[in-house]
Amino acid sequence: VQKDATTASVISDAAAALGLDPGRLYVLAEVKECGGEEWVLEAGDLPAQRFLLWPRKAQETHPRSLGFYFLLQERNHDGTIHYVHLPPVSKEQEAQLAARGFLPPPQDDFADLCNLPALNEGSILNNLRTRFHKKKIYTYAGSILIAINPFKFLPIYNPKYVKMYENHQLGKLEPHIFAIADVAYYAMLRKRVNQCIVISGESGSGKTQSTNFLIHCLTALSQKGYASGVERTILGAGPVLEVLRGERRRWARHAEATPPGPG
Ligand SMILES: Nc1ncnc2c1ncn2[C@@H]1O[C@H](COP(=O)(O)OP(=O)(O)OP(=O)(O)O)[C@@H](O)[C@H]1O
Repeated sequence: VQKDATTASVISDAAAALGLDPGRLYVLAEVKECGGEEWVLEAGDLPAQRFLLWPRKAQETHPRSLGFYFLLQERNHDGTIHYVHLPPVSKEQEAQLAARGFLPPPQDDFADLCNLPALNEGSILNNLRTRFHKKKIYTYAGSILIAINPFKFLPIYNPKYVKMYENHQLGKLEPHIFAIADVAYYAMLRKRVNQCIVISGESGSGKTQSTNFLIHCLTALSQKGYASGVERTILGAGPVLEVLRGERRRWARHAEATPPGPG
């Protein structure tokens, strides 16, 4: 591409070289960051001059994985993007394309269910199972945290983890119960409004344990855990709540078993 070649001439040269139908509308877009926005060039823009503004490394090697490339796109005649439906590729072709940087590397588990390529019961359960087998018991569904009871101790609750998740945007790090505690704690400080974390699950799923982890993290964040014994006091209320819950359950069972009397 010559220094003074306009976008229009680059498009027509590229279309001719690639044997594209000259009757169709093409645009040239500049991508400056991996996954970044595509900037559609005007017909009179000079692509070579834009290229000179890229970082030196991008000018020399411009691996697609780093971003910084031009994209020739076919458009519909009204200017909207023309989507081409490619034939499905085999697993092998997919791996080859990923190795060459044309496709993102295949991912076998997703930290957020919202990112699943296909969303259905099977794919959700599969994803949770795959993660569970990798000792990743937490998964997000947007801002909701799903926890699967590992029924064994995992070394992911020490103070290092409290620090790691402190004041972090949800979703930036691997899903964790401390991330939820942290979001609630900082939202409370920022908005000066009480926060509420709803924990739901069937019996034995780990609600009490999750509550304990939340309290542990919250007291550590407020740095009052040791000084005032807050954590001990709150956790000490747990058995009382358990007794009350047990009573309530017994009462509900009794109510179910007793046929309603007259009136
Ligand atoms: N994240 C976890 N890591 C290790 N063990 C866990 C975890 N979550 C739960 N457990 C274990 O699973 C068992 C049941 O958990 P827990 O008592 O919290 O369930 P629950 O949902 O409160 O049950 P219930 O509704 O019957 O009171 C406990 O022995 C607990 O130690």
